[in-house]
Amino acid sequence: MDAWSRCLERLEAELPVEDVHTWLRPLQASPRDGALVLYAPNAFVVEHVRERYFDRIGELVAHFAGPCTVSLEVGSLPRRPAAPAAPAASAPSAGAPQRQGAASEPFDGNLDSHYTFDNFVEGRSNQLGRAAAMQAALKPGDRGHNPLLLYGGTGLGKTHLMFAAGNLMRSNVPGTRVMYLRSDQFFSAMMRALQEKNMDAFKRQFQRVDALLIDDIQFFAGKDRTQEEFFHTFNALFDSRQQIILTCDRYPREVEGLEPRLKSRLAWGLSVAIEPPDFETRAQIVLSKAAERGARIPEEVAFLLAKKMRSNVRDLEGALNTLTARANFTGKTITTDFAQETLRDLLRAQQHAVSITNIQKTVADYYGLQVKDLLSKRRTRSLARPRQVAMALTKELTEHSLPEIGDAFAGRDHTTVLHACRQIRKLSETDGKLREDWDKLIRKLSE
Ligand SMILES: Nc1ncnc2c1ncn2[C@@H]1O[C@H](COP(=O)(O)OP(=O)(O)OP(=O)(O)O)[C@@H](O)[C@H]1O
Repeated sequence: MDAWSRCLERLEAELPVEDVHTWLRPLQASPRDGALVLYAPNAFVVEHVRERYFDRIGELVAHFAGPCTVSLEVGSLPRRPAAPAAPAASAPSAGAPQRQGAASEPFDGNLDSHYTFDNFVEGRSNQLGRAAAMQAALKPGDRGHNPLLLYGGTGLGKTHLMFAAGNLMRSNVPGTRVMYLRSDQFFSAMMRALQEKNMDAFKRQFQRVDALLIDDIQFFAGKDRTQEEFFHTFNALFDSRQQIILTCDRYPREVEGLEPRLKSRLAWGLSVAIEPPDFETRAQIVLSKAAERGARIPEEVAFLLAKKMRSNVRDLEGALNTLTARANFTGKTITTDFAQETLRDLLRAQQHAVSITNIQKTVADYYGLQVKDLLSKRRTRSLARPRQVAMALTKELTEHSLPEIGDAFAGRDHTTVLHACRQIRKLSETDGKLREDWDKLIRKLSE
């Protein structure tokens, strides 16, 4: 057991369990330049831990690890488990993420059992991805979805779905060997094997799996040797009908530095985009995550978070964590006022991120227009639709009222803005291209 785990164990014995759960368990420890760095999810936690527990942590770390500087900062380790036990893999370090499994059990330890289809909230943005992951889990190796590639922006649930598929495979057929690796872990295990001249054993471990899950393959870009090894691994698995599930932060053809032959292999199976969730899905995710944590969150608060935090579910979850931690700590009930107050800076930052001018410029660029075209009185269809999209986006992404939005669009009446919002909403139910434009623009504006 590493020094930080021992330290936590001791603190658990000394402090109320709630305190440890809320403030200390979320810290992630990693050695750096001879010091132990504790990463906290946000500044609020840093402040609280520093004030209350830091001295005691210092004493305990010194006790278990000998003299050592401990520092505390906002940040995080890679969220997922360390590389499985490649023959050349080393034992877990003190900095390994909490969810790490036993290094000697590559097929048991590296899949996070928490993430399932049951706790994945379905919405328009991820419906296809969810269905595809479910199919891959129910019929692994089937050519229609092998490989399955889930792609899309950060924090949108790709890894969650990947874990869910792996977990379902294992619960359906106990003993199924599912191996999950982040791409950088594949890379490091391969480098170690190369250094130790152990490539045969490196390759052999993949032959024994029923399904291989590789996360964030954009990381392979520009790494020729890794791509070559992955390419061979891929072919061997594919030929023997083992299921491959991959994620990427964009459509692989758009990733520069990925070899054409690999791109073409990836296109053999099924590729599905995961888009940012819409408002209703975001609100549902907040409620569902709160229920998982046993926290009582009124719907208005879920709506507030969903309205303000649009681009990334991980950030949404971070805001919820801050809120529940603060409520636990202060003993206060979570109300809209409490949420506004606690998350004031965060919400303001989100707010500032999008201005009307920014939206107008982004929409104009997207459709190859000038902002002055959007503001003009001309009503040709090629201008009217982008203009309506821009108005509807402004309503969705800012706090401005309909009259204010009308003013910003060259003094139009608020009923025109309302009509635009309704029109876009209605059309996006049936018009796939418009829906795609909308999702892309939301993503651009939320970056
Ligand atoms: N639809 C959803 N329902 C429930 N939880 C979700 C949903 N979408 C995302 N999440 C949660 O958001 C967090 C981030 O998701 P995940 O790590 O799967 O994102 P990702 O798309 O793999 O991001 P990255 O590309 O940065 O690795 C996880 O805690 C996940 O459970």
